[in-house]
Parts: sequence; structure tokens; C-alpha cells
Amino acid sequence: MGTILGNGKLLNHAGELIPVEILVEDGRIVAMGESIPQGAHEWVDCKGGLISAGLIDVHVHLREPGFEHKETIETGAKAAARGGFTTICCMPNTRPSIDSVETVTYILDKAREAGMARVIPYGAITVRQLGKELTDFTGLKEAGIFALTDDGVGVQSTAMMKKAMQAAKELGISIVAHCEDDDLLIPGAALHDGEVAKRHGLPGIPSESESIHVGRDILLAEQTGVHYHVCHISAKESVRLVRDGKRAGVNVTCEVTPHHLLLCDEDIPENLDTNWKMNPPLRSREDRAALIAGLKDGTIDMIATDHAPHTAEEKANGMARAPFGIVGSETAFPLLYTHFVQTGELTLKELVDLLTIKPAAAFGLPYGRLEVGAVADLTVIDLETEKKIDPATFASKGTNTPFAGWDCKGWPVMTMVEGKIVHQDV
Ligand SMILES: NC(=O)N[C@@H](CC(=O)O)C(=O)O
Ligand SMILES: [Zn+2]
Repeated sequence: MGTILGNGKLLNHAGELIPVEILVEDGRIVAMGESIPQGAHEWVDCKGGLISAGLIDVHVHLREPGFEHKETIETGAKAAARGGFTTICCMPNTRPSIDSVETVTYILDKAREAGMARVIPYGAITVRQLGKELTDFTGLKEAGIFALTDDGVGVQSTAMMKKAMQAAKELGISIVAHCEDDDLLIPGAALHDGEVAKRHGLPGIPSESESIHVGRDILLAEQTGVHYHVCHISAKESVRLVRDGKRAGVNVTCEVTPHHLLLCDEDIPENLDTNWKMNPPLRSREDRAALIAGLKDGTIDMIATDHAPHTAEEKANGMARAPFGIVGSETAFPLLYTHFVQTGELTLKELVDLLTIKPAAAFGLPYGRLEVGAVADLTVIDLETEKKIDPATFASKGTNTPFAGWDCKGWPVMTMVEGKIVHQDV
């Protein structure tokens, strides 16, 4: 006996919404069609919602082990499921950081217990993310990591990055980079180094602190042949470098966050609410335009949230001292649907691809496709109901979002991971 997702809509290749029913058995899609005889199967009413392949988020911070007051694997995986994400890749800036087989195993076990979204941990590039010594790439790979990254900090040493890429290439693992040159940072700087920071009399974070690493690493990726992926791209110069790298045949991909696509530094409220503080910072209006252009011309491969929960107490420390980061799992799809698809900037198919097949293709994940035989990772999205973003309803422990009160359509109402319903609000 299986489950039929009935009364749903499917995006066909032409991007049209057509009626669909999907039969899931033993964790796989076994039939798709306009109507499937119910027989002994359970029938779930999708109420005319879009059924998409489960969304994939290659950039989340789950905080466990070490920072369970901000988020746990369970709350983070639940937040992801509520946001329509069936696969999430979690970053290594935990305590201890994900630099050992034990910690990878711990996270995989906890995620299995939680039974929500599928969690695939990143392994750190360097021991304790200190940039001094490479971790055991072979051991981490065998333990089940997604890719290697020191996200949270940049790998400062060029020689260390080159060594990491050479070793990763040999093992067939991707190198994923938080691009930030610490030499160019001023302590306490929180906003983009531009007019807005200047007006507030604050030190800024320059675009070059990101783009210099992007440029350096693309040259190293060209030389080593590794698959190199740039996290949360924010500066127009970085977009240009990735575009040029792709043209030159370098195996480079990158992601952008919903907040960098939607906001720029001019949107930051005068009271400098710290829910607008994240790393990289919201950059200028032109940077934002370059990100949208890069998304449209294929330079930017995917959208990832950089879900980064912090407590309200931590965020109450003022712009200079509050931690960087905002939550994103539960607001990504509605924000992007409302502000890019409804406005005609992207088609629904383009948006869905950027959150499913494109991240899967870049990293060789066996998910992200809606077809018979595929793993039954599915997301049902209500494209009609309008609701305000309300942090009080989040499953995440973090409520740190600049989007509270925004009206959105496009709410994920059901999430299925390997045939099991992990979130249902329909
Ligand atoms: N993106 C963020 O603003 N914060 C991240 C770490 C980081 O990438 O700086 C976090 O872990 O909180
Ligand atoms: Zn980062």
C-alpha cells in the first residue's frame, strides 16, 4: 500500500501548471498521471497546490553540537521541513567543529532520530577551522560528508587552500568557500562599506574582502581542477569573476541567498536593527542588481538560505557586537515566489530549478527530480493563500529575520522525505 498525493499541480517542461496525482511506494515515486485509481492506497489532498521535487538547501547552520541554545539538529531540520526543504547541508562552525568522523557520525545519528529533512553535514577543510592543518578528508568522506568548507571563516592561507583543493580533487570532493580576506576587515564593522555605513559613521566591510578570495580561488581551482563553489555571493565583482571563470572553463559554481537578492544596504532601518546584520552584509543597490543579473544569465547556479539562527539576547547587543546571521529556512520560498515569480522577474520553473535540480546537479546529489523512479522527496506549495511572515510561528529557535510582517504567497504546506510526510499543513 502506498500514498497518493492527489489533486496537485505539476510544472511541465513548458512551465505550465497541469493537474497531477503522484503515487509513492516504498520511498519512491512509482506513478504519475492525471488520475490514479485509489485502490488500497492512502490519499492525501494537495488542494490544488504545486507539487515540486523537494527543495534542497546547501547552506544551513544547525548549531549542534555546541550551540544548542541557538538551534538543534531537530529544530533546524524541522524548520527546513516546514520551509519545503527535504535536503539540507549543515555547516561545520559548531563546537567542536565538524572536523572529525565522530562529529559527522553524531550529526547523522541525531538527524536520523529527528526524522525530518535529510541532513548532510559538511566537513571542515581545516582542523577546528583554524586554517593551520587540513582535516582527514578521506575519513570525512567515508563518514558521509557533503563537501568540504570552513564556512563561518575564510581560508586565509593561499597555500593551504591550494593544498586543500589538490587533495579534494584527488578524492572527488567539492571545495566550498566562505570568501573573506581577514586582512581587509575592521573590527566591529557590520555593514557594507558604502554610503549607508558612511552616513551612520560606521566602519564598513569592503566588497574586496569577498571578491579577492573569489578571484584567488578560481585561479587555484583552474590549476587544480577541483569543483569549487562560492558560498553566499554578494558583491558585483565576485559575480563578474565567477562569470569569467565559467567562460574560461573553470569548474566553479556559486549560490546566492534570498536576502541578498531581496535587500540592499539602503533598506536597513535607521535604528540599525541587528536582524539586518549578516555576513556577507547587504551590499549596494548595484550589487543587488548584479546578483539578479547573474541569477538570470546562469552565472549564479542556485539559491541557498544561509539559515543562521541566533538568540534574541545575542542579537540585542547592538550592530557592532551582535553576531552575524539571519534565519531563512521557513521564509525562503514564499519570499522568492512573491518577489521574483509574482513580479515576473523569474518564472516559477526557474525558481523551482534554482532550489532543486540545479543544486543537485552542481554537487551530484541523487535528488531534485520529479519523475517515476526518483526518491519520493516532495514539496507541496500553496500558491494562492497570502499570509504574513510571523517569526512566532517558526519551528526554528531563531526568530532573527528582517522579513517579519512581510505579506507572501507560496507557502509550503506539505513536505515528504523518502515517502514519509514530515510536515503537513494542508
Ligand atoms: N552568515 C552569517 O551571517 N553567519 C554565519 C557564519 C558566517 O558565515 O559568517 C553564522 O554561523 O552565524
Ligand atoms: Zn558563510
